[in-house]
Formats: sequence, C-alpha cells, structure tokens
Amino acid sequence: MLELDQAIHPAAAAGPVAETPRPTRAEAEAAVRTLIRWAGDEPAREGLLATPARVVRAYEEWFAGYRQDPVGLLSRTFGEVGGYDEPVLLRDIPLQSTCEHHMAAIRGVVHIAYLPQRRVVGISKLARLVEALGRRLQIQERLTAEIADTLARALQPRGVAVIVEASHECLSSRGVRLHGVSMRTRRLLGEFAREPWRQEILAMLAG
Ligand SMILES: Nc1nc2c(ncn2[C@@H]2O[C@H](COP(=O)(O)OP(=O)(O)OP(=O)(O)O)[C@@H](O)[C@H]2O)c(=O)[nH]1
Ligand SMILES: [Zn+2]
Repeated sequence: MLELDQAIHPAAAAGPVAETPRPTRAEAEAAVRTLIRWAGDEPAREGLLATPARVVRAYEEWFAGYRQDPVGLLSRTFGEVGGYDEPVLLRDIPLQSTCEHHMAAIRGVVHIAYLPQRRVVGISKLARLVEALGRRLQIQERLTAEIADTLARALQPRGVAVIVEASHECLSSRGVRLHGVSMRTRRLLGEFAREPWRQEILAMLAG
C-alpha cells in the first residue's frame, strides 16, 4: 500500500480549481463573438446569431468534468466479492478530451485494470471516472496519471494499470498535419508495476 500512496499525485483527487471567478454566460458568449471575428466572419449575420449561445452550451458539456469529483464517483464500493482477488479489467472505454495547448479534441480509448483488495467498484464508475477527468483541459500524460492515481486513492487496490491510446486533433488538423498518428501512455502502480504481474497485466490490457 505504501507504494500506491506514494505514487498518488496530490492534485489527482481534487482536480484543478479555477483561481479567478467564473465569467458570466454573457461574457463567455461575447468571447465567442470575438473569436468569430478573429476567424474572419461576421457574428451579426443570421447564421451566426445563435452560435455563441450554442458554443457556450457545448462548452458546458465538453468541460463538465470541472464540476465532478473523481474520487466521489468511486465512493460506492462492494465488499461481497466471494474472495475474488484477480484483476478487474475494462478495455476500450471511450475517451473524449480537449488538449490544453490548442483546445483541440483528443479522441481515443482507455484500458483500466486494478487488483482488488477486498472491495470492488461498479464498472460503470470506471467509465464515469474517464469521463470526469477527460472533460477537462488535459495533456494525455496527466490524464493517464490522474485516472490511475484517483483509482489508487479511492479503492486502495493492490495494483492499478491504465493505458490511454488517443489521437490529437491538434496534430492532424493543424501544425504538422499528421494523420493516423496516435499517442499511447500508461501508468502502472503497486503490484502491477513489478513482476510477476507487470508483464501479465500489460498482455491482458493489450488484449
Ligand atoms: N506531451 C504532450 N504534448 C501534447 C499533447 N497535446 C498536444 N501536445 C503538444 O504540445 C506542443 C505544444 O507546443 P508549442 O510549440 O508550444 O505549440 P505549437 O507552436 O502550436 O506547436 P506545433 O503543434 O508543433 O505547431 C505540441 O508539440 C503538441 O503536439 C499531449 O497530450 N501531450
Ligand atoms: Zn494540442
């Protein structure tokens, strides 16, 4: 357990907190109008009139994770597991996130495994965790670490493994315009970080 605790990133449980007051909806819509003008169009034309309100509503969905408590999502656990002490593994959890450098989409999948210590969590909560941490401004490395560290903190399992495979729109739609490139990151904690589990869990997660 010591290793798991030591590996926990202090920010993982709390998540980022805005230090300045949240702007009003009207201010956010005005910012969208500015970006439309920056793009070269006219926010007053008919087709764009309702766009700032739509974009602000879309932001509420894309960034809903700031209003969720990742550790709280995992608070309901089940102890009647019949002595089950093998890995629990969920593959291909859809990931939707936004890169914090360009605010462009990140799309991919997350594979999660943990080695329970007495208690398990409902599997839907693993997907909810990915959603809560994904729907924030992220870099893939931190997202990967936060998923693993939150699981470690909430479940106190014997091991955690997280793999994220994602493509970054900032890489394909602009800049170097690389298509078909994906990024793979992973974090192994506790017993999964060392043999004999390490090789086995990586093989299991690879499918
Ligand atoms: N490590 C990491 N880098 C990322 C991620 N998402 C985007 N990036 C990179 O963040 C970097 C930002 O680099 P900058 O040089 O500041 O920005 P830029 O001039 O727009 O860079 P280019 O994309 O190369 O045009 C780029 O290399 C992106 O590819 C991520 O999740 N992890
Ligand atoms: Zn980017």
